[in-house]
Amino acid sequence: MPWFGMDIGGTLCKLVYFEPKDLSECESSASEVETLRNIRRYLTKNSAYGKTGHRDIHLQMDNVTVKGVSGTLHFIRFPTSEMKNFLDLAKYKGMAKLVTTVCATGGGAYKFEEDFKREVNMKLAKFDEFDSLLKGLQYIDKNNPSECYYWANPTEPSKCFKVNHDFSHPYPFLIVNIGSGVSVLAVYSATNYRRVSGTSIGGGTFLGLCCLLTGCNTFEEAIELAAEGDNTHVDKLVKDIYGGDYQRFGLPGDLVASSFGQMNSREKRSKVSRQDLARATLVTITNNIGSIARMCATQEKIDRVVFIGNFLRVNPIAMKLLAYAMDYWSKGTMKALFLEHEGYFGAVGCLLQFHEA
Ligand SMILES: Nc1ncnc2c1ncn2[C@@H]1O[C@H](COP(=O)(O)OP(=O)(O)O)[C@@H](O)[C@H]1O
Ligand SMILES: CC(C)(COP(=O)(O)O)[C@@H](O)C(=O)NCCC(=O)O
Repeated sequence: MPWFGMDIGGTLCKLVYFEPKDLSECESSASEVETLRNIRRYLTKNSAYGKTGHRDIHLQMDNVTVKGVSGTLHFIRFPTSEMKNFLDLAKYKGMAKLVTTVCATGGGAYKFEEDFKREVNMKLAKFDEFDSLLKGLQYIDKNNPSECYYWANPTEPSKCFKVNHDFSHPYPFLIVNIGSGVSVLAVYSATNYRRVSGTSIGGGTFLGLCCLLTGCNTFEEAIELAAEGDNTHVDKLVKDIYGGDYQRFGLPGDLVASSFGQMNSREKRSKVSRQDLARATLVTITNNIGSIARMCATQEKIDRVVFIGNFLRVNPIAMKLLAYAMDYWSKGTMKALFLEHEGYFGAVGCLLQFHEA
């Protein structure tokens, strides 16, 4: 121990488990090895834990090395609101009997520190969430040749596809982390970065507004609704105002002029569907994040913008919108990049930092 890294965010807790090929290589006490074997069996034989825990098997990384030990990285997530149940389960699985430390980052590493100590006798080794994020990102990109990609032809659904991107010489780049809220970091080297901006209008806002407007209950449901909706029934477009393009300032008629701008009309409201409202919410939040990202990139004179965070999970609509918006509004000078392990970099990074210390 500890082979766990946790990123306890505002919405989701991301748990990364490093499974050494040979457990006995890393542990001294026989009883510890036995408990760890049981925990390993439970984690690696299942892909769902209770009603809300999931292992993202498609993201699993085999044959990686942490502190000279080779093994497999497993990626698990559950809602942060389920932390009490997680601690109960950890206690039930014998974690409280191990004198141990777990690496943790994210706001919850501070918020739940006392609960870990009291419930499972675990000490949290806390690491900053952005240091961890960058550390994890560099490690995962180095170990996964197909980690980084961009979307080619984002506006033409039939011609739109993912293209692998070589991110081995990344600096400088901008990170836009879309979690519950959004943080924007300008990264100049492996250790030199600044948090240049942020917005409270993020993934949590999308989910919260979608639940309010459509009565849906999960992120997956919100995304499914959005995929079937049409935001132009909800938003006011430039052509709804100008009758066509606003040519003088290069604003195309199909551009959203006013998000939700049609919803002041009782008649329009009566015709709009849940799907349309979900789509308009997704487009509103995504475009706003895209604008902030572009302004930050311009300010910092950076042309590569990497979008991460679980808002992008199962969310190709948002990724393609961001890809299109970055390209269109920067006249092709800025590129939107994406990473396969979206929301897991912080959890991996805190584990790595612990083993470096
Ligand atoms: N299964 C899910 N449950 C809740 N939110 C999800 C889920 N999958 C994706 N999301 C989206 O991801 C956001 C959280 O992203 P994440 O990067 O984990 O941030 P945080 O660290 O703040 O929890 C949510 O606000 C929501 O938009
Ligand atoms: C406070 C946070 C760093 C927490 O990270 P998260 O759990 O949202 O990933 C983030 O929500 C954030 O940067 N919010 C935006 C705050 C602002 O700049 O307005």
